[in-house]
Amino acid sequence: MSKILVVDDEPSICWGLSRLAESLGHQVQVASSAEQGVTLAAEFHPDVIVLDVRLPGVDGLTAMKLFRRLSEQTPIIVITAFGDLKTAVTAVEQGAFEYILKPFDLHEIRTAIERALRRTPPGASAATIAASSAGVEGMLGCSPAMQVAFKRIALAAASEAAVLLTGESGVGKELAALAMHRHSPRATGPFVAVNMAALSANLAEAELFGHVEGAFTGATQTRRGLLAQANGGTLFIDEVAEIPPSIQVKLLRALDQGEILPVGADRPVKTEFRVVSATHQDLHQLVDRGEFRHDLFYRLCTFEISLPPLRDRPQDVPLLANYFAGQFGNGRAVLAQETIDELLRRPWYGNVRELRKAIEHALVLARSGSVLPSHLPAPLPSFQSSSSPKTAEGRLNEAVTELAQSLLKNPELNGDVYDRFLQVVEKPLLTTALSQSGNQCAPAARVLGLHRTTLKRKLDQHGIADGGAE
Ligand SMILES: Nc1ncnc2c1ncn2[C@@H]1O[C@H](COP(=O)(O)OP(=O)(O)OP(=O)(O)O)[C@@H](O)[C@H]1O
Repeated sequence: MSKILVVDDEPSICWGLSRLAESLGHQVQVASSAEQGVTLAAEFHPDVIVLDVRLPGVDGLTAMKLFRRLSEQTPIIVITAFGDLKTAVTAVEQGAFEYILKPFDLHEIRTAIERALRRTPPGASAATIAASSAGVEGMLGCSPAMQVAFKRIALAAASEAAVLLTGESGVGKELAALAMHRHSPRATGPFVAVNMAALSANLAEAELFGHVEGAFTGATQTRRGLLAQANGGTLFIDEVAEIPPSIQVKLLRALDQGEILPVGADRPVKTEFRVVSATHQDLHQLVDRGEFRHDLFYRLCTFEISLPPLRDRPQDVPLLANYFAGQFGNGRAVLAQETIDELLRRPWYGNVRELRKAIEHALVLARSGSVLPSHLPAPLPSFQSSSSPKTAEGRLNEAVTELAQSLLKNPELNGDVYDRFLQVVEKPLLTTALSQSGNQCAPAARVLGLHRTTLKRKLDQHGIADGGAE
């Protein structure tokens, strides 16, 4: 029997967790504030602490330090309904064993408690990293999908894993890479960013690996490449799918061996960095088609973080719009409710970058006071031409029409077309939502707007396995 301390000011959570822990044969104590929890912990010596973040009086993240003073090793499972990037990063920095978003399902918390109890050696918890002086300002999001992304960013920051950030242009991939660097143990080292789409194949080699004087026409002096400049820090490779094949081989060698050969040099140079890359393309598909080396892909993608398009997280639109209005208007401009309504109607094909520019544009016109819909620029087109749709939505439209035509033509499906249609389109939706939510049912259900039990039933129907906790 183990001892579990639950610290939460919501009686229903305390009750549910107590029943769960007791059903697993553990002894439970509950506290409704951090102060009470610390007093109890001093006498009760819990094996695991389940700690809410938002508490009356001392908040949970501050209380982690007090619990740590009592016992360095006791795993702390942090639970929160208010997951932003700062909370996630702080929880990981303070050595939280697990970080779980409310509402959670009992399976998720049960798995976390069982894992925490199995953990014996010190250091098996999420890595404790030195607190970074840099802030986590600037990356905002209150949607469930962004809270999941923040958690993954915080976990990845504390590790040395090669991270692949995926998502459409303007969703914040570079911002996420920078946040990861600033909160990594390499924060005091350099953050070097390179956009592969901006480099021609000729330039790419010299830019990345450097060159010696006289290596080619115009190489009037020896120059360190970006990989050498990233030594001790983080290399961010944006538009990674654009790396030319000849450079892919050289990059793989550099990552594997920790050294590079500058153009024209006869001796390699040592460099050691953590690599974070980003793409808006489907890199898995490029690997399948043989257009991107699979060995390099595996080297670059130990951990994938997908940032959702802004149109799939409307909750973030008012938050971001007000933030940008504050930034560009120096606090003198206010977005009218009609403007927020208009922003919520737009598809934001250019994502947060487009929203930021739209607010900047509106503030130039409005100057100060109320920002009205008429101050906004026209929305960006979806880049979809009628002859060749390029967006996912455009391609989907075509595919759905084709599928509908074929189902409607099939006499055997008479009266069943709707169900069959849903069966076909539901599965990829559920699979994608689940994988983007770290294979966890609760956050996937939240993003989809389904009840957890409904989602579980649908997953069973489609034979899709959810992985429980991460
Ligand atoms: N969550 C966010 N909170 C605040 N600002 C954001 C957020 N996401 C993106 N931005 C802002 O939107 C702009 C675009 O972000 P960023 O360059 O990181 O996107 P990206 O996905 O790397 O785009 P691309 O693929 O085109 O390089 C930046 O000005 C960034 O600061």
